[in-house]
Amino acid sequence: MAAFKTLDTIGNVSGKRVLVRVDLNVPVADGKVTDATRIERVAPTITELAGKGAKVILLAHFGRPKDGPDPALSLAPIATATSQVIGRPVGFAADCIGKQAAASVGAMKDGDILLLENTRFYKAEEKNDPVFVEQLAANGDIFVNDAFSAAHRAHASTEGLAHKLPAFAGRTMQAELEALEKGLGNPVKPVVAIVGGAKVSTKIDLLMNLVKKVDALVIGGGMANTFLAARGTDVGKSLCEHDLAPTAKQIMIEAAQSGCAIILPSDGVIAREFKAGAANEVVAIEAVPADAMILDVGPKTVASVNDWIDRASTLVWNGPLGAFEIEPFDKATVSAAQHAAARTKAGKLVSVAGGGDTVAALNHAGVADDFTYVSTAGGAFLEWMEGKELPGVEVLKA
Ligand SMILES: Nc1ncnc2c1ncn2[C@@H]1O[C@H](COP(=O)(O)OP(=O)(O)O)[C@@H](O)[C@H]1O
Ligand SMILES: O=C(OP(=O)(O)O)[C@H](O)COP(=O)(O)O
Repeated sequence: MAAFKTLDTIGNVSGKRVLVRVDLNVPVADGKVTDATRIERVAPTITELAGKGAKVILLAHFGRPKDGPDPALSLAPIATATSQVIGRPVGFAADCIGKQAAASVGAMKDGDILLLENTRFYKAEEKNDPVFVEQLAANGDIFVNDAFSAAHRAHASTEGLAHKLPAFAGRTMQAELEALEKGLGNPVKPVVAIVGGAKVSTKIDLLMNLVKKVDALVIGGGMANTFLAARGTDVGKSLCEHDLAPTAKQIMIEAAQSGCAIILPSDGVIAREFKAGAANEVVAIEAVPADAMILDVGPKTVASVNDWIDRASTLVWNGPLGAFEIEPFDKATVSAAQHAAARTKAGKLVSVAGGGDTVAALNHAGVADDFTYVSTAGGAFLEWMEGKELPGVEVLKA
């Protein structure tokens, strides 16, 4: 981390307005945060700056709003959750730029903490629009980026601001990069990756390079369905991005050329409703009915996944194997997580897992503390693993 500007070199922040980019894109159910890991990880940066008398102004996104402000994706409830984690008040401004933001920032006292509304309520955020960067920068004197898990995005609040204001890496950004370098900088082979989850379109391209770096790629969750469909297996009503079949095919060709084994589910747990306790059954993957969804990988697949974990010296994992939030579709994820944790505890495996929902899944399985390292990042972690430069990190280099 010597090449990065960290909080150690930030100087006197007392009375300064410090814009802190955090990742508060946390799992929420029925309006409640179900896993606060990302909030807990950024807490040290927030309390350190506030403790030094800074006015700490938090910038964050939540979900992927399509057309401007969406009340369902407001950060207001997350301000309350952040306050509970930090143990001190966190104010909230209903806009991240303009008069409302300026008025809330103007009313802050030294040491106060304020969360601004979802930056993605403006399309200009994702476009890294210079005018929007100026509008954000108007409320700050210094920029601190503590959102490693959003550092693969070249957005206004993750990249643009760092060009506009004196910029520093927060404590979590620093810790994530150090821990990933330590755990995976020179991974012991065989390296096995497990990739699952639901963000198929934003993660599938990463797999093209990942197959060149790992010895085996186990694909589960929603991601697997796109690969299954690409090879001609009918996945019924499962989450599947059929238009990405050519990409999936290309990845399988690339993997064969690179000597990377691709492991797809051989069976699945199917249901007709996406809800806890939905009637379900295990079927061979070739026998998914047209009106059913695969919500978890089946027991034969779990045995195979655990076997690949046994063969690995290093495990890299992003994305749950099934819809783990709704029982009983958590079984495969829990089994694989517990298996990897036991191998890690026995000193036989270096296990690094990451992603907002993956962390929640490991917590649900009760094994997050038994992994070698758990990153808050999913996509960013995979891109780091690929060897890609992350825009939000590059811009912090001294
Ligand atoms: N077979 C499946 N069908 C539908 N959703 C799934 C399936 N498998 C996993 N998921 C969903 O994937 C989501 C997590 O995906 P993702 O956001 O890519 O992971 P992370 O946040 O760890 O990077 C979870 O909400 C989970 O319910
Ligand atoms: O949750 C996140 O990433 P992850 O699902 O890869 O862990 C980050 O907040 C980035 O969100 P994005 O993938 O909508 O840009």
